[in-house]
Amino acid sequence: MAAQIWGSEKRARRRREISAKIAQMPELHDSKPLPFMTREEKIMESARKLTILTEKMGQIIDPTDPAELYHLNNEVLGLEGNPMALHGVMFIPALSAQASDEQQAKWLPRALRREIIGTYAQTELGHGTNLQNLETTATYDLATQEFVLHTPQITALKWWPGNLGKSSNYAVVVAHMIIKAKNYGPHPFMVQLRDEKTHEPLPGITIGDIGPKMAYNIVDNGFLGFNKYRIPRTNLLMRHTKVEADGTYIKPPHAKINYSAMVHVRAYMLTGQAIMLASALNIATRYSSVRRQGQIDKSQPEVKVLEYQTQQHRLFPSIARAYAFQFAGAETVKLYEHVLKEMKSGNVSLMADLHALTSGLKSVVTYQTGEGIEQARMACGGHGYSMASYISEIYGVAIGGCTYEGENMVMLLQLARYLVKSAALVKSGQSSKLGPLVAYLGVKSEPTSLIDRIPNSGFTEYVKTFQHVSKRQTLKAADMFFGLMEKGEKREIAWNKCSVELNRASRLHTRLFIVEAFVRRVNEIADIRIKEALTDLLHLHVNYELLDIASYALEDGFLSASQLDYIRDQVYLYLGKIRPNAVSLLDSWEFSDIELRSVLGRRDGNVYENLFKWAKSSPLNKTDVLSSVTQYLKPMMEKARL
Ligand SMILES: CCCCC/C=C\C/C=C\C/C=C\CC/C=C/C(=O)SCCNC(=O)CCNC(=O)[C@H](O)C(C)(C)COP(=O)(O)OP(=O)(O)OC[C@H]1O[C@@H](n2cnc3c(N)ncnc32)[C@H](O)[C@@H]1OP(=O)(O)O
Ligand SMILES: Cc1cc2nc3c(=O)[nH]c(=O)nc-3n(C[C@H](O)[C@H](O)[C@H](O)COP(=O)(O)OP(=O)(O)OC[C@H]3O[C@@H](n4cnc5c(N)ncnc54)[C@H](O)[C@@H]3O)c2cc1C
Repeated sequence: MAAQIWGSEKRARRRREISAKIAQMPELHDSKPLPFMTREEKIMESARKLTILTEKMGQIIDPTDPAELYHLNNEVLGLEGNPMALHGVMFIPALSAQASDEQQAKWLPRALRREIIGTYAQTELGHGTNLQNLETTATYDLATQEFVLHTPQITALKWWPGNLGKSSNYAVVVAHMIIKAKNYGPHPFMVQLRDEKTHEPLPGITIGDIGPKMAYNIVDNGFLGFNKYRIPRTNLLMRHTKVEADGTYIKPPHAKINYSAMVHVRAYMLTGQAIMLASALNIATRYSSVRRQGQIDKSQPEVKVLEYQTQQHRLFPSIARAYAFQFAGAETVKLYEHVLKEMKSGNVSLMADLHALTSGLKSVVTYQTGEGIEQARMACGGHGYSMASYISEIYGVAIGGCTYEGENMVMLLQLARYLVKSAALVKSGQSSKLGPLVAYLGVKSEPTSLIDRIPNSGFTEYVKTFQHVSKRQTLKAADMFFGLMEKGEKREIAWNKCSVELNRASRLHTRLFIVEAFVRRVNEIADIRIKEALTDLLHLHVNYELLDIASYALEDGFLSASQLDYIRDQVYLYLGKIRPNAVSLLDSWEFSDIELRSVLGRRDGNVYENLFKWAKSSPLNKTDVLSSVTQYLKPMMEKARL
């Protein structure tokens, strides 16, 4: 199963080998539980481990393999981030995709050797979503052949970029490029922020940390202002766009090609989210098979809480989602790598499809991951609320994904633009022009679902039902939009008035893609036992998801009330079937105790003893009487007694 999850037997084996090596290297372990550290201590601890890793990485992993790097990162540095998180996630990808060969030769080897630390600085205090209204400017000075970066007002301060505040000395900065008074829109520039020897901010740069966040606090998300700060013309990233010495602008082959670093993260973060969801579920499911509370049959001893159907219903559909996200994420990464290769050689024809797909996926996957992790926390009762479970940190980090790389509603609306264009093709009889991801929009569907009528139909009838609801909602939302315009409404106003319906279409389309990716993967599996276990999970997935969106299929009679009862019964049937495999389905992800950082989720199940040990190690328990008591509470009580 681990081979299915991680892509191949070799990958699964390598992960095990890496975890085993790390287990033998105490210098790479947290020196004490992260929840007991202050933010400064955590940042220091992370930097300590990061530098050891830089020295010893070659002994542990193949540093050129991103999957091995990612695993090493999760084990040693953990999900709260590290001082170089953005360096790998966005700075290097931005340079790789957007810098010319010459620029790459100059900067990439230095970045890869970690001679310099970089980040991606785009969002500002006043604008994150609407890139056209970013306010930082890069004005070309023809006389000196330099760009002058400037922050005209407080809202133009860069705000949020990870590791910008304290760790990075370089950044890819996105600024509006102005040449001879003409604004060419946002473009990426390579900018040195700090002196390479002293790490002091360079003159003209104002920089710092934006303060503590809900989670992810090892990362120093930062602010950055420029006061007429000059950089050479050749620091504009020039793979696709060029500015010649005389100010001549050579436009890129696609208007949005400079957005590729965002698409990179949107594609890669899906499996990251799957991992976080599976981690939280691993903790909750293990704990649920240790925790005994109450009886189902009063004549019997107390049961493991995992025996309760409500507990299974809370956890198992999310286990199915974690697998579904991992499989859909793996497909998306493959597609992304393909499109990136094409883009580098000038073929930009697949960019719109990739953008639409990743926009929908990042929104649905992050939202459902958040839901699943929060349910996992509640499934652990009181102990889930303790930082000893570590679920709250996983939750905080995961839901950051609902916001970063494009706020979810906004990204769903990006997919909706693509769906509406596709609907227009269907309506004008040009269905043959639909891309493969939306081809179903042009296919006539049956009048009713045959879900409970064709035995052994595999998942075909389910897929057809998802296709039906997605198609119907897309055409309905598009009709609403076109109808408003026909009535004379301006395009943007009409769009806003339909946007809830449009986003519903985007979610349904994306959920269909996720179901299909899961079906595709299960169909490929040769090993009978693995196929059987995953088929059960897939049954739960399709039935649970369909129940969740049933209103769309009920309202036009595609599904009947009796079919809904059938689907519900299937959910209960598969909850029971999955129960014996539940812990194994999560243990198969092979998270080590070091990586999980959870007292509740320990592999050995020795929860209570370790919870007590953990509590005793709380800094508050270093003394029996706190100074807050001697200074304030004790005098208060004494005064009251007089
Ligand atoms: C290697 C391992 C990696 C592992 C990673 C795993 C896990 C990650 C873990 C942690 C992550 C750590 C840190 C997170 C770091 C976070 C970083 C950031 O958040 S960076 C900032 C991100 N910001 C955004 O995402 C901003 C969102 N806004 C936008 O994207 C755009 O403004 C928006 C909304 C798309 C609109 O753009 P705009 O230029 O104004 O568009 P127009 O209205 O002019 O045009 C829209 C048309 O453009 C098409 N479009 C838009 N984007 C793209 C694209 N990327 N590709 C192709 N086409 C695009 C769009 O479809 C419209 O086309 P039509 O007009 O409909 O034809
Ligand atoms: C943990 C974290 C890490 C980050 N890291 C980085 C980084 O490394 N580099 C970087 O540059 N940035 C980073 N960001 C910033 C992030 O990319 C932005 O916060 C994000 O893109 C959302 O933009 P915003 O904050 O402007 O939200 P807003 O756009 O202000 O969103 C507020 C509300 O307005 C709604 N809204 C906005 N526009 C529309 C619209 N057109 N239609 C409908 N609704 C709309 C949204 O749906 C939302 O409900 C990070 C953010 C976080 C939380």
